[in-house]
Amino acid sequence: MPVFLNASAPEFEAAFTALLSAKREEAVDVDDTVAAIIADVRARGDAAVIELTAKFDKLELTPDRLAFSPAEIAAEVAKVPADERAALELAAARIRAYHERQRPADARWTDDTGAELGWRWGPVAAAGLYVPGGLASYPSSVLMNAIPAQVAGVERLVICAPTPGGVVNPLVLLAAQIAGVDTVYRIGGAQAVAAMAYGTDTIAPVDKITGPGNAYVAAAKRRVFGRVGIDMIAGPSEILVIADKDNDPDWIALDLLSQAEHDESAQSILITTDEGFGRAVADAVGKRLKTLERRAIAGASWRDYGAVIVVRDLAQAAALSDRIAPEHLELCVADPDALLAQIKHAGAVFLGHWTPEAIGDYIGGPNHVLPTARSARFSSGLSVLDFMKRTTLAKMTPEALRAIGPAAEQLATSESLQAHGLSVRARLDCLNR
Ligand SMILES: NC(=O)c1ccc[n+]([C@@H]2O[C@H](COP(=O)([O-])OP(=O)(O)OC[C@H]3O[C@@H](n4cnc5c(N)ncnc54)[C@H](O)[C@@H]3O)[C@@H](O)[C@H]2O)c1
Ligand SMILES: N[C@H](CO)Cc1c[nH]c[nH+]1
Ligand SMILES: [Zn+2]
Repeated sequence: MPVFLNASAPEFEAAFTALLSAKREEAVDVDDTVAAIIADVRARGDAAVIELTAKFDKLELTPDRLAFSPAEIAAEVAKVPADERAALELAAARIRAYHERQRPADARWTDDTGAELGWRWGPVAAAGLYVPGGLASYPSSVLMNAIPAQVAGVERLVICAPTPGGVVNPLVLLAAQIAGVDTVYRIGGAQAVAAMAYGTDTIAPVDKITGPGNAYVAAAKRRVFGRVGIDMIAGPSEILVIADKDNDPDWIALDLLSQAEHDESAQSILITTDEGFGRAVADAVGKRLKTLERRAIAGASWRDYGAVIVVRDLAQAAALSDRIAPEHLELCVADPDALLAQIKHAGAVFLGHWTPEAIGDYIGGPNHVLPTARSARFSSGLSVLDFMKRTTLAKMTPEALRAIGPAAEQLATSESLQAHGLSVRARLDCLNR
């Protein structure tokens, strides 16, 4: 059973704080392991990547087999049944249509001094897309990573996706083909992140690493940040469902389990205004766990990190939700838009009874690579902007320099940065001659 809390009880605050601070992916041993892996890959390159892949993924590779060959990709892709291909193509089209709307606009204007100002957007040159593959394989994450990168105009895209025991999901390679990425490395974990950040003899370094992964991947992305850009911390999955009593407990139970089945470190929480409904959902989860294929993973996640919280009203639910800042938030209430208006922090919101979170995982259109571990307080889901940079532009005319240059000179003096001031003064003097 997960924890069952009543938000009006005196002991609630302590229990809720403990729930929020549960160290699902920040254990010191994970970070220590990751630090050692990154150092090893930096020092020994391909040899380290190959040894670590043998150790963690039970797969023996050689430098020339780190990437799938075109012939291997063609052979795997040929195995995909037509209905699976059609579903993937529909998903790709919907994800592309959604992300095309995110293309940002350049801007340029002249202010009242005559100065031309603005900004220009441009893509990063090379991006490394992490596609998880330890406990499950994620063709959908190929599309969610690669399509926004392509819409942004990134020139070089590579994918890293582990294949434990050498077992390949052909749909991962088909998704890469549909998205137009032809370099797919069969490596994962911190070693893949390190290889993409620092480069090896075989793997050229990239400028930005995106994509979800387990605690080791998330810790590795944190550590390589600065050497490369990263999108966000997109670690073990989370769902928070806010539901009133007018829901089918089994639907809500399945929604909670849909994220619990990703990882033992995943977290599923129900907040409800009705205690009886909360107990019915907990019972339904128990029943479903008896038959779910991934019951070992989902059961451990629900037992260790799951929670049912009973609140007095939806306003209290919204306030608690903001403190959780969940990756996914389902609003299964009569007026979800009214409740949405009270929500400030969530990676992705799913409105109403007919929007199970799984729609967002696969086919809705919005990205499923989303901030976890409360980082939705300051991060957003993966988007076209994550693959772009904004360069600011400024162009002075003599008149503009005359108007604002003296203030720059003044500020340079205040900061005791003489050359700064002189660089402006030299031009002003020229204008005054
Ligand atoms: N937040 C998001 O947007 C999002 C999206 C999809 C999936 N996810 C999450 O991604 C994760 C996928 O995890 P996964 O495990 O299936 O695949 P993964 O590819 O993230 O991790 C597998 C790799 O972890 C490394 N690893 C495993 N145990 C290790 C150990 N003891 N020491 C060092 N390295 C180790 C191995 O190198 C292995 O290749 C899940 O937590 C899921 O919830 C998150
Ligand atoms: N729920 C995951 C994000 O936390 C994404 C996903 C992919 N496939 C299934 N689910
Ligand atoms: Zn999911």
